[in-house]
Amino acid sequence: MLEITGLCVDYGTTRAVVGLDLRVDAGEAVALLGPNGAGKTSTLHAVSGLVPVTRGTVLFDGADITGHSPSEIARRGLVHVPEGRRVFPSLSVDENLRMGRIAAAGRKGWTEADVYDLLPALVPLRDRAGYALSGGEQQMVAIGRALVSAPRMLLLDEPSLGLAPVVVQAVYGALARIAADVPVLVVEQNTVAALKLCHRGFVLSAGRLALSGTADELGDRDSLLASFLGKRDAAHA
Ligand SMILES: Nc1ncnc2c1ncn2[C@@H]1O[C@H](COP(=O)(O)OP(=O)(O)OP(=O)(O)O)[C@@H](O)[C@H]1O
Repeated sequence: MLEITGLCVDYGTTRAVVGLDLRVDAGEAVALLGPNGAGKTSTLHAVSGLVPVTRGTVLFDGADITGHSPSEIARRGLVHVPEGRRVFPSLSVDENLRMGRIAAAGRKGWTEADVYDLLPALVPLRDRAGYALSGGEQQMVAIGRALVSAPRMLLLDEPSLGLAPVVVQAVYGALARIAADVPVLVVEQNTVAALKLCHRGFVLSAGRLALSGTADELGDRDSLLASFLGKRDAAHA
């Protein structure tokens, strides 16, 4: 469904992603892991049109979307939940959720009521402004807004970032229910949470694929650690 081939992302002389091949099939949840600066966010940004692709191609449902604008890509149903959530601070929770309809482009997605069913913690907060939400509440709003935009696939950037363990559990509980309906590609530093959710994972190190495998294979701490430390001889496909 999402097929990334030979992806390279450069920022001036910095090579952030170097020749990455990665695919996410319908019905799959896939993790993109790796240490700080490995190129995970740059990969998501390149897929959703937020940074230019230096080389390589991105196909979504067979269509070449390489270099397309972020709004065009979102309208195709490839929906990005960015790191830091980007909840509109002056809009209420309810208004933030409704903003998702803009990207839905007429596709039928979750209604706001569906989101409140999935994330009941948001119900008492529906009139509260974005700026007055905790990090976990903002993450739930960002995920809820993405659902209202009728995603055909979700790209999630570090949904656990800065959250207490109990909140990470709540967010990942919701993601597990979402992943039953929508394929996801999730970037995470929290490998335990991500590998519990995902069927397969890819580990980046210094912009290159260091390791890939099933969640069970990546649960092997030694090879995961070796790939985080940049020992590329740990790689297997
Ligand atoms: N806008 C930018 N301009 C210049 N260099 C950048 C920019 N964004 C990222 N980089 C560099 O590209 C490399 C990859 O960064 P990226 O944010 O993709 O990594 P990451 O794996 O997501 O890291 P983290 O887990 O810390 O968010 C790093 O060396 C980073 O410093």
